[in-house]
Amino acid sequence: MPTMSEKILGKATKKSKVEAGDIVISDIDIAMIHDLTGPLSIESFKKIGIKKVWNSSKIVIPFDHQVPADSIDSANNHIIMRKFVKEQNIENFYDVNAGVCHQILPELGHVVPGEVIVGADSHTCTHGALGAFSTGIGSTDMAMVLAEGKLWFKVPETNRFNITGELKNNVYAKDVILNIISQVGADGSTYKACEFAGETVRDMSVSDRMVLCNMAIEMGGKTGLVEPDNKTIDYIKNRSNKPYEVFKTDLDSPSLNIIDIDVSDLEPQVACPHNVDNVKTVNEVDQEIDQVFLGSCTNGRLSDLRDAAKILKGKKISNKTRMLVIPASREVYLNALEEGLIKIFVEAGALVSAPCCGPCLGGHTGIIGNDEVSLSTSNRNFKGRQGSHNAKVYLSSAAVAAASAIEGRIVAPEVIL
Ligand SMILES: CC(C)[C@H](C(=O)O)[C@@H](O)C(=O)O
Ligand code: SF4
Repeated sequence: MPTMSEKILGKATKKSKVEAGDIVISDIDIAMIHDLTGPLSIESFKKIGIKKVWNSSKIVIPFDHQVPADSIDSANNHIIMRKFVKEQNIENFYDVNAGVCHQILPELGHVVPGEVIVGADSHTCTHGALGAFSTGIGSTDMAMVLAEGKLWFKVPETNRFNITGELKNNVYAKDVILNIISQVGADGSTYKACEFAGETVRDMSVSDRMVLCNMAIEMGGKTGLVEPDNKTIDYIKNRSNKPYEVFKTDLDSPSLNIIDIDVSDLEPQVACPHNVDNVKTVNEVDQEIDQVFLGSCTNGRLSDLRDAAKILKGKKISNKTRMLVIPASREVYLNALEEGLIKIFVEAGALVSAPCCGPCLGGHTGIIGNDEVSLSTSNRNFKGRQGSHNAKVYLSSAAVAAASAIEGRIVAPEVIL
């Protein structure tokens, strides 16, 4: 009768049965800290007084939020982290040239089904797209994980979104998740495991499933999850040689709440300022834009770059707008180069930057100023998120972002294609 989360946490706690609401102490398979949260975790780890981390091969450290360093403070943070990597012989360290943590962890084979993964970053829920129980934790909790390889959890109940219907042309996983969040609200899945299931999800690529799971936290979710299938196994096949275990949810579980979502009539969506659940169809929005950002751990993957390039090919970005393209990882960047996508972006007038979080959280490249309006393929649009508190951030799919860059205002992809 258990859900996927109950089964995974049962295995990780070596208990025959765990149920939603139980407090358990779980073994951790992978712990991730990055350049922004890592220094705090390291400081707390040192205060505990333990000399060595619990397992130097299960800790993954990517630099992504402020890369290359954009200030003396971030350069100093990088120094703290590199020193820690050396002292502790951390095997999986990715310096400034690798990409966004939530893209490179699965891409480089650190994520397999059935694992318990924690990251000092709220979008760690992304990795549930491969059938892992994966969640964001605070830097001080992470210090205990670095020391002991264990963490306590309250086993969550599950909201299972049963998604059916064929998506129309130019409608993507991003539109699906924005629509779901608008239906349940930004707190509509608080502390729930958010499972994405149904025929629409079955037909989605692993990248698309990552988009859904990435934004589980934007409705308060403890984690996002998709049951592994052949696509999942294909994805990990050439990336990881770790053993894995596939867990699925028993539909008679008492801690399961099934929410049916029909997406056959869904139109391209846009989340409007200043909340992710303030969602309208693109056609309801009449808004000029100063900056378009194509990138982030939500929509900076190869499929997103392809969708945008299809629209931008042979076209020019409006002179009222600037566009930043930031591939989510080096692998995405290389593939985009080989496929000629980068050339299309540069010819259209976009700026292409090296893989990093970019303007997603307003801390690095491409910050927006007073009263400016950004259209972004990332996952958050609260006040000040991409720079000035007086700016506005809209969120959309890569296709809407590309079409809007050409028009200088928010439009549906049909306007261009
Ligand atoms: C910097 C980090 C703590 C943060 C997070 O946890 O999500 C960031 O990645 C974000 O997207 O806001
Ligand atoms: S891309 Fe944005 S949401 Fe993703 S980890 Fe970086 S800052 Fe956070």
